[in-house]
Formats: sequence, C-alpha cells, structure tokens
Amino acid sequence: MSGLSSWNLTIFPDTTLSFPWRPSLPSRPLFSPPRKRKTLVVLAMVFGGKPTVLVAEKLGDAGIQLLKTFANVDCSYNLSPEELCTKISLCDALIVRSGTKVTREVFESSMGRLKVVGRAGVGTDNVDISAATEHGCLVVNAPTANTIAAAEHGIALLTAMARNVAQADASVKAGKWERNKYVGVSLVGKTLAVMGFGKVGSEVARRAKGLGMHVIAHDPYAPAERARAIGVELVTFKEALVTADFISMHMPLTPATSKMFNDEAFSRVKKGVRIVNVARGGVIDEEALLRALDEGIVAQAALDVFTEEPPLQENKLVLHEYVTATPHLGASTTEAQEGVALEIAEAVVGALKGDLAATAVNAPMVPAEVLLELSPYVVLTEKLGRLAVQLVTGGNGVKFVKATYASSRGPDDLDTRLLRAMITKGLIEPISSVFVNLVNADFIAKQRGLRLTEERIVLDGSPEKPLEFIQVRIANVESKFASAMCDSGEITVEGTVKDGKPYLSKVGSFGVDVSLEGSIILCRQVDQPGIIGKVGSILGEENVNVNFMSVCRIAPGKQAVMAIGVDDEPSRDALKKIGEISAVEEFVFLKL
Ligand SMILES: NC(=O)c1ccc[n+]([C@@H]2O[C@H](COP(=O)([O-])OP(=O)(O)OC[C@H]3O[C@@H](n4cnc5c(N)ncnc54)[C@H](O)[C@@H]3O)[C@@H](O)[C@H]2O)c1
Ligand SMILES: O=C(O)[C@H](O)COP(=O)(O)O
Repeated sequence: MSGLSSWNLTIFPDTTLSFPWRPSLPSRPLFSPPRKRKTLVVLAMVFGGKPTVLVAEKLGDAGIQLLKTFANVDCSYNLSPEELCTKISLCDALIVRSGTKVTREVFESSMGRLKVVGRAGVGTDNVDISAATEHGCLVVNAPTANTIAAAEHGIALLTAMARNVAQADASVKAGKWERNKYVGVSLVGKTLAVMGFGKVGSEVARRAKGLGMHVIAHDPYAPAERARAIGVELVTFKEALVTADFISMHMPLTPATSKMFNDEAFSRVKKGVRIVNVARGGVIDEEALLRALDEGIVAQAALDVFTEEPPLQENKLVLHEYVTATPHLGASTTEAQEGVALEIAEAVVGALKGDLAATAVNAPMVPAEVLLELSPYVVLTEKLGRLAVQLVTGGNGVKFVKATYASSRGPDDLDTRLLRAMITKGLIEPISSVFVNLVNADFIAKQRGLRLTEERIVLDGSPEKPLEFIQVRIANVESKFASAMCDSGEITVEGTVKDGKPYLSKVGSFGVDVSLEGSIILCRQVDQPGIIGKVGSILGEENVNVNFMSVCRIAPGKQAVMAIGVDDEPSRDALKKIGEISAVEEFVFLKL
C-alpha cells in the first residue's frame, strides 16, 4: 500500500447525481417510488402492464411511435396546471416542450410515481429541477436536435430585422408602397456579439461570418480553442456591449443570466445597436429594452422569446414599430421537431428501462463501460451501507460517514459518484421511509445532515480491478455489536468483489469472508471447539440454509468472530438460542 492519495474530498453536495436503475442492481430500483405509493404503482403495473407516458405538448410522430413500443402513451395537450397535477399521479414519465410549467406541485401531485421528465428541446427553465431532484425524478432533455433550427432562426431574424422585412411586408399588405421608409442596414463588416457561445451561439457565429460580419462572443465558460477554430474572439461582457453593432442572445436562462440585459447594460451599448433574442425572454429586462428602444439607444430588436409566453396582446414590446416578433419558433422546423421527438423518446424510454441517460440534466452521465465495470461495486456499496447502519445502536445519529476506496488504479481513474450514492441509499433506507436513488442521494444526505467524506487509498497491485476493497465507517455512534468498532472507535465494515460478487471482508478489526447474499449473523464467541456446530444445528432445525460462513480469531483460545450468511430470516426463538450458547459473547442479525 502506498498510502492516501491526494484526493480526499468532502461531499456535501449541492447537486445530485444519478443514473437510472438497471434490473441487475440491488434490492429496490433506483427509480422506485416511495414506499407509500408502492401498492398503487404495483396495481397500476398489474392492470396496465406498461409504464404510462404523458405527452403534454405536440411531439413529432416518430417519437410517439417509438414511445408506443414501450409504454402506454397519453397525448393530452393544453392541460391546465390543475389538470396536469391530476393526471400526473397516473404517469411514469412526462414529456413537455417549453409551453408547460413542470412545477413543484406537479412532482408533489405525482406522489412518487413520476420517474422521468423529458424536455423535448434544450431549455429546462420551465422544469423545477430542484423539485425533480428532491423527488428522485430524472430530468432529461433533447439538447442537439434543434440547434441548427434555432441558429437558422437567429440568422433569419437578424437579416429580416436589418432589412425591415416584417414591417415592410405588413405595409405592402396594407396597400402601401413605402420604399423610403424601409431602408435597412447592411450586415457586412458589422460586428456581431454572440452572447453564449454554446451549440446555437457557435452555429450563429459560423453563419454570420459567412455573411461577412466580424463576430465576437461573450461566454465565460466557452473553450478558447472552439472560438479560435471558428475565427471568433472571446471578449468580456463589457467589451461585447461597447463594441457590437448587433447582439444575439444564446445563453440559457439561469439566475446569473436573468435580466442580464438591463438598464445598466443598455447604458453601455453603442447607440443604435440591434438585438436578436432566440434564447429566453428572461435574459432581457423587457421594460429596460422598451425604454432603450424608445430612446433610440437600441435601434431595433428581433424577439422570438418572451418573459411571459404568449405575451399579453397589449405587450408594448411586441407592438413596438422597431420590434420584429415571432412566437417562439426557433425550434420549429419539420426536421428539428422530428429529431427532437426521436431524441427525447429515446431518452425517456431508456431512462424508464434503466439505461444510462446521456442527456440527464439533474444527474451525472456515467459512461456505459464505467457502469458495467462498477456494477458489482454498486451492489457492494449499498450492502455495506445497509450493514453499517444496522450495527448502530445509539450515539449522535448517523452523521459522519467515511467511505474509503482502495484501488491500484491512478487517483483520477475512479468515478465514485455512483458508489457514494449507493452508500447513502444503504445507510438511509433501512432507517427511514424515504427512498433514495441516484438522482436524489446527495440531496437526501444533505437534508438529513449526513456528511459523507470520501477517501482514496492507492495500492501497488494490479490495476485490472477497479477496486480492491471499500470500507464504510460511521463515527460518533455506539454499536449493538461491539466487535464492529475498530480501534479508532468507528463502526467499520469492509467489502470486496470476488468473481463479480460482493463479499464482506472485515467487521471492526476482524477479518471475515462471507458472501453478501440473503442476510448475515455476526457472532463473537470464545474460540473453542463445537460452537460452529451448535449454531449450525440451531439454524438447521429451523430449516434456515447457511450459504456462507467464516471464522476469524484473535489468537487460539481467545475471541473469534463468526460471520454466517443465511438465505432466510431465522425466528426470534432461534436467534435467542444462539445468544444462549455459553461461549457466545455477542451476536447480531443483519438484513441485507
Ligand atoms: N427559440 C428557440 O426555439 C430555441 C431553440 C433552441 C435553443 N434555445 C435556447 O437557446 C439557448 C442556447 O441553447 P444551446 O443549445 O446553444 O445551449 P448550450 O448549453 O449549448 O449553450 C449555452 C451557452 O451559454 C453559455 N453561458 C452560460 N452562462 C452564460 C453567461 N452568464 N454569459 C454568457 N454565456 C453564458 C454557456 O457556457 C454555453 O456555452 C438556450 O437558452 C436554449 O433554451 C431556444
Ligand atoms: O429550448 C428549446 O429547445 C427551445 O426554446 C425550443 O422550445 P420548444 O420546444 O417549446 O419549441
């Protein structure tokens, strides 16, 4: 062993992790409903057989067909918030576009049945992600299929605005011929500031360069190489404001971007700047924009998105003569909608099946090969958590838990998010009515004041196995099985994986070797002949099958700890008889 590696982190997380449950993983599905709802859900499965997906906004046909191969599909559009809350308790998944608000009430009304929300598009600002996470509901989106459509719409608005296309069209239709009124401005040689240099922003930049524009971009998180590759200069927010002739919004709506364009920002822009917004209405303070338009600071705006959608009929911004407005059409091409429908249907079906969610919004994405390799350790960690917590009898509550991962691989070559979540699941589920899955594990841990620190030990062995052993320790507690306390005074259980199966390898300071199947009896006795036989025959009389057992002693004739794996739960009477064997000093029965 070469000692502790440099990463020794404390997890007190703000975000959650996940990925979905697969049937081969342990006891309760990671997307299983809370216990109270279990009966209802089981009944629903008995009568319905398939999961139910509520499609609350128009979705391309290919997506609907794909969903139907796996689920009952209920296409109910234009539901009121109340109707949505009523329906949701009968649904396993919900698919929406930007027009449906998936609020906390929706998750509460689902009473744990809703496992996946699919956003058929990019922006998830209409979904209460925190509430989803707290309810253990995975949120997935379709982030790529509408990129080009949105970029093309951005360019359409940019060019239409510069040449007054919409206003001139309305004028001609009104019987007028106002050639002097609708003189436009040229794009070539002008500076376009792309705000948010992500998927859509970079496609807009590429196209704008094709139109002969000088393109700059502001995005604090964009890689400089990507910008360089397209020939775009990354600049600060202020530089973008003072330099641009045109500004195009392509950032998400977040607390940081909300009303990013406000009076202060407009006070810095070049007089006569022109603004395009195909991102989210909320990134602009609409009243400030109206003032800027009225004062001639902003010459024109082209808006596809609004703070409130649809905007009120009397919305002054929409009615402004220098504003071109479209009804959130960025993603609305036939091609994009077909793509989005398939992308979201695949993600939702995959999540319901328990596959990896590559587009999870409230969960980390764990590559399939990592999952495959870690699967037995995922089982092991949950079982270690379950065992450790059942050993607690008192103290200050289960608050301080340490997970130690011993591996011969490089310090960065282990993704412990899954393992950490499963330890949390194992620790919390046996002692509470909450259900824990990979989406809500960190949230639940934080909520309950459980502080889980992780530590990595780098070994000098072969890197073939991802992990040699995993140890779970609970501090500041007393144990009902005193031998489970290690020298440092913590309840300690350690496990390993052999031939793909989880094994308990240590309890306290005692080495054991018992397969983690069924349940376990731990027994400390004075080392003397005949004890194993006595315990075995008590269990045999009860027809309780022993699937594994091991004995570890301190020294001949001194104390020994016996770990017995049993397939069934022995009766109270049998356990009492084991406790009455004279050499037995303490014993405990633990359910896995
Ligand atoms: N109008 C439509 O129909 C339509 C269609 C598609 C996308 N959209 C919207 O367009 C936006 C961009 O979509 P995308 O697919 O390109 O997303 P994306 O995640 O690929 O790109 C967003 C970019 O914004 C950047 N960003 C985050 N905070 C920022 C900040 N404070 N300042 C500047 N940049 C910041 C991110 O780093 C990222 O690069 C989203 O709001 C999305 O909802 C609208
Ligand atoms: O974020 C998005 O993907 C776009 O705003 C598209 O929204 P829509 O699906 O409601 O058209």
